[in-house]
Amino acid sequence: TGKHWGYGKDDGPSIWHQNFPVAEGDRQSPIDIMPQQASHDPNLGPIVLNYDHCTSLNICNNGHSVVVEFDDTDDRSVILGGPLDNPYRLKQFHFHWGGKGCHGSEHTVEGNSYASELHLVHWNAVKYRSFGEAASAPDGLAVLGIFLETGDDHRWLHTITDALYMVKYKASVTDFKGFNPKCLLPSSLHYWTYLGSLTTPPLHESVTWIVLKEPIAVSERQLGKFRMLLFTGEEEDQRIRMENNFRPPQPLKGRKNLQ
Ligand SMILES: NS(=O)(=O)c1c2ccccc2cc2ccccc12
Ligand SMILES: [Zn+2]
Repeated sequence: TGKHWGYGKDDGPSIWHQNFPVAEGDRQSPIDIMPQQASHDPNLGPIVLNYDHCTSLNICNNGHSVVVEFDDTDDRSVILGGPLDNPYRLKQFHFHWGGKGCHGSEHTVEGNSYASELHLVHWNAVKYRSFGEAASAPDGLAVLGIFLETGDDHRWLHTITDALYMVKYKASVTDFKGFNPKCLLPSSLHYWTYLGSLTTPPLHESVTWIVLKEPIAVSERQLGKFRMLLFTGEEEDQRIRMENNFRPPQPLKGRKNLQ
């Protein structure tokens, strides 16, 4: 009996606090990143992505985004280093995007948003026995955020966009094996990091955010394919295009983002 929520006028981010009061908490995400205000922490090392043996399983439309899920039964694909005290296992990645020509990223940089944002979701399997348990612990999750800007075609994104027609409707899922998200990384792993939350209900304040400074380029044509997805299920009369599935930046409430 999960409470209904969405990105529309009547069920969108401005009313989430009614069913999820933590929406007005002290470490909510996303935020507007101000690089000048970010304090440099010399103890912060580079992040390391050990994705070489990662195993993608399927791609699904969960009614809020398109999600690629991974086998997280062992430490075959982990993120470590940077602000993290343990390796965190890759569980899934998904995207947020806008409408035609307008912006769709969740984090912004000095008030500027990007066309889209990719989130790679990881959980702390050293301290917690399941993803669900980690998802509500303050150091349970680590999400790597990558900005997408419009430019040339992305050489490898077609592997994902070619599969989107198979998951057009909410709750549709299809096999999606052999995809390694390393091909979606920019050339630099320089990052900002801060303590935040899920950007979707239940908005648990359990995420260490690691946002890469360098965006990747994707074409308007490739982004357009995400907009053929629907928020609605095959059996519903209404067909609502999946777009603008992003939460706007939330108050910093005294947080410093580090770099
Ligand atoms: N935008 S998000 O990364 O906060 C997010 C999750 C974050 C942590 C754990 C699970 C999450 C599941 C999501 C599902 C759809 C969209 C964002 C999601
Ligand atoms: Zn996300």
